[in-house]
Amino acid sequence: MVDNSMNKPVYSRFSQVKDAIQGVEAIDYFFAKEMLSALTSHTKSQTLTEEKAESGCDISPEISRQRNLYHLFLALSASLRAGHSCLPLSEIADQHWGKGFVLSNNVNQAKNDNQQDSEGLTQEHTQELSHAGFVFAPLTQLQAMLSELNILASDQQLLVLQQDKLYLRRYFQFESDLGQAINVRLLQKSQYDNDSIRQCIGMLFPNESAQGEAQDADSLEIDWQKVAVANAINKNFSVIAGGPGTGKTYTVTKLLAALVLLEQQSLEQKGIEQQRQQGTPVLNIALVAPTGKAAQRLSESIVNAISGFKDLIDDKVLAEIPTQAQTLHRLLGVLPNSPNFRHHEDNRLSYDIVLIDEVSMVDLPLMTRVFRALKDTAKVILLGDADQLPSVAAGSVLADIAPRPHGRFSLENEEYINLVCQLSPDQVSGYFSAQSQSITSNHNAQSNKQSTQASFDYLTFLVKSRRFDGKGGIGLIANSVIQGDVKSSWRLLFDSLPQVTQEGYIKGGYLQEGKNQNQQSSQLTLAQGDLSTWLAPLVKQYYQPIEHCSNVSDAFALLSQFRVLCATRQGDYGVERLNEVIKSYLGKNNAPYQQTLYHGQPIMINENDYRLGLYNGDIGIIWRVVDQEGKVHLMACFEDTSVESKVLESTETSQQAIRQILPSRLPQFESVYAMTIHKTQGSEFSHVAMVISATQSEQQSNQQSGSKLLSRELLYTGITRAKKQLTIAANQRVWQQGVTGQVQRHSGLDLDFDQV
Ligand SMILES: Nc1ncnc2c1ncn2[C@@H]1O[C@H](COP(=O)(O)OP(=O)(O)OP(=O)(O)O)[C@@H](O)[C@H]1O
Repeated sequence: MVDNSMNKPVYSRFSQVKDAIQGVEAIDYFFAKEMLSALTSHTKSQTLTEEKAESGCDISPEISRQRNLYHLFLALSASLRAGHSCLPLSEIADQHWGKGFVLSNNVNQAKNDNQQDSEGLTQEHTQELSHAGFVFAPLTQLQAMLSELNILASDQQLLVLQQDKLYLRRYFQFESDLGQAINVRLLQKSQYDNDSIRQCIGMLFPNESAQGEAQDADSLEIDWQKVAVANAINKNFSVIAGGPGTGKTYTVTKLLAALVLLEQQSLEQKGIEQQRQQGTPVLNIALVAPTGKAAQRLSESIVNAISGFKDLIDDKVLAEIPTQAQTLHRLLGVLPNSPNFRHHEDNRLSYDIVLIDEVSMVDLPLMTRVFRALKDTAKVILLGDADQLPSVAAGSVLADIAPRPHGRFSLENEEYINLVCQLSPDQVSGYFSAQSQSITSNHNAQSNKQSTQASFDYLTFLVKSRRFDGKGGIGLIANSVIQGDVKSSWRLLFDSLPQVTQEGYIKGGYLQEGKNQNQQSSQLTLAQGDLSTWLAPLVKQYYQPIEHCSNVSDAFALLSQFRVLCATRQGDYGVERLNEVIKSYLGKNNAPYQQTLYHGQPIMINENDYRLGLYNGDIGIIWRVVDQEGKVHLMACFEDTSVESKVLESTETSQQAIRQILPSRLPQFESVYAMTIHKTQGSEFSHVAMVISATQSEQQSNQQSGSKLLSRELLYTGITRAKKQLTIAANQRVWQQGVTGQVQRHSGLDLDFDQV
């Protein structure tokens, strides 16, 4: 119960808040308490004494004000935890915050429920604290209360109110620094002339219809890979966005080749090419990704792309493209036991070009730190899939800068693209006009005000997947999920049941080849019924052979074939239980809930250990190793591409170096037969089994608590981790809940879209 004492504006114990308001954590409670006392202690309370409490309740205006402020701070803290960078006051003004919904949940459905809830209560027009929660004051009053605090007055203050968005100063600073660093680059002009660029593009895309995207009817014959290269060459900031396998890495490798070639030509023209020391690259290029796994995949894709361009591009150019990607943390230089990095605004990196892959995973603070550490002239190229889940920590940088639908190019940029890509004058403009017409006529389209009004010259979307041809089940279901199409996505899934009885349950046979009638269901399988029916055969096929591999590199190769992905950690279908279930199928759960290690056990690190160079999300395998004295030890083995790592094993099947670490030295870890969808971002597997089921009681309790964990972005991210086979365990109700949910993150990243 809430403290109803009239002279106490806030709760006196965390348990009281928890009882009254949904989704609040202890950290929010303490944050709000501290903020209130820090910010109101030196504010004149008399200013509000004339004000009437709108509720007509017998509480003083000052107490009402403090309660509003207290709940604002509570909501701000909850918002940051949910990944928003700020709290828009319009989202909470006049709203009831109570037990029935989670105010700052970042899944959009919550807002609708929230509005419904609020209607009844705002009619009562009470600002009183009650056992049902709290009703915030109207927007103008909230703004007035915050202005009273003079929070904008000093750089020392912890809060910032920007328009109607309330920020912690730290996050405001991150957002404005990032916006400024991007805007500086948007204004920088290309140093290469259009003629040289046109020749270069002609060389890289010699046969449009055979090489590019010309066959794609949806893109009106435009080769968007070619446009992406042309578009990024003359800008110091660019984003190439696209779904899985749309050729982002393939395209960016051509882009890097183009930049190297143009730079070589430019040096030759200036007569200084000969003076260049042998081995010194013309451009200092960094390839970066947010996780070790993503960096490894980027390196592999670049190597593949380069080897495919041998006949097209001069060796002298290809030799200058780096093939070794690093993590963002390594780029910035981790300082042991410090939250800061070695490189920052006062100790900048010397790179001329920085390419960052998998940008959807990069949070606002880290992205800002990268820009702060770069020289102002460094060219930044971002790659990613804006439909995926946003970063775990605050911000939604990629979704903010690459919103769908694509806004159009400025006329100046269109002319430039037409010229250097040798397109007819109406090709690009025709495409954008057709797109905007289909957006206006499609009421379901997620209309983004910003994207329909501004020019997005720095942004190119790749639209055609090279991995999924659009007819295969994985590609189809990924598309229908991200479009929020419950009916067709469920039909695709339901049609993939191998054998169905009248009750809708399978009769088994998940892994039998040739059971399915068409191509889409041969990629896709709906798993319903008992776990042992469908999961046990998959465990037998993929996980059981791991411990029998002749070396740990082969074991890693096998482990990367398959993964069970869950929406949650807890619950009957959460990571923790499924890991135990899988161990029991493997006969390894003799001592459940104990950290008993065994040969062939896959593990995932759950916290960063900078000293050991192990990071949250790193995957290892416990492996039996014989030492020089012939003694057998269990060691934790990790794949590592870094030069500093100690190479302990290298086989012909994999060039990967393997690091061995004593299990007793490991930071917190757990088994990783099953992992959350969040943690798989940046990784891919041949076969994915995605479990988004929930028991009936879990569904009920989720509904009661207003938990909206499932979203189309979560499902899409899980689906697109699968390269060849996708098994989905779901029932219709949970599926519907997921496909209709949409992640929403509040932020205020401000780019000068029309300044290019
Ligand atoms: N224009 C093209 N012509 C021929 N092959 C292509 C073309 N574009 C891409 N590919 C091939 O398609 C595959 C996927 O390309 P790529 O790895 O660049 O996609 P991506 O968007 O980076 O994928 P991911 O989602 O894994 O990051 C690669 O094998 C690549 O060689």
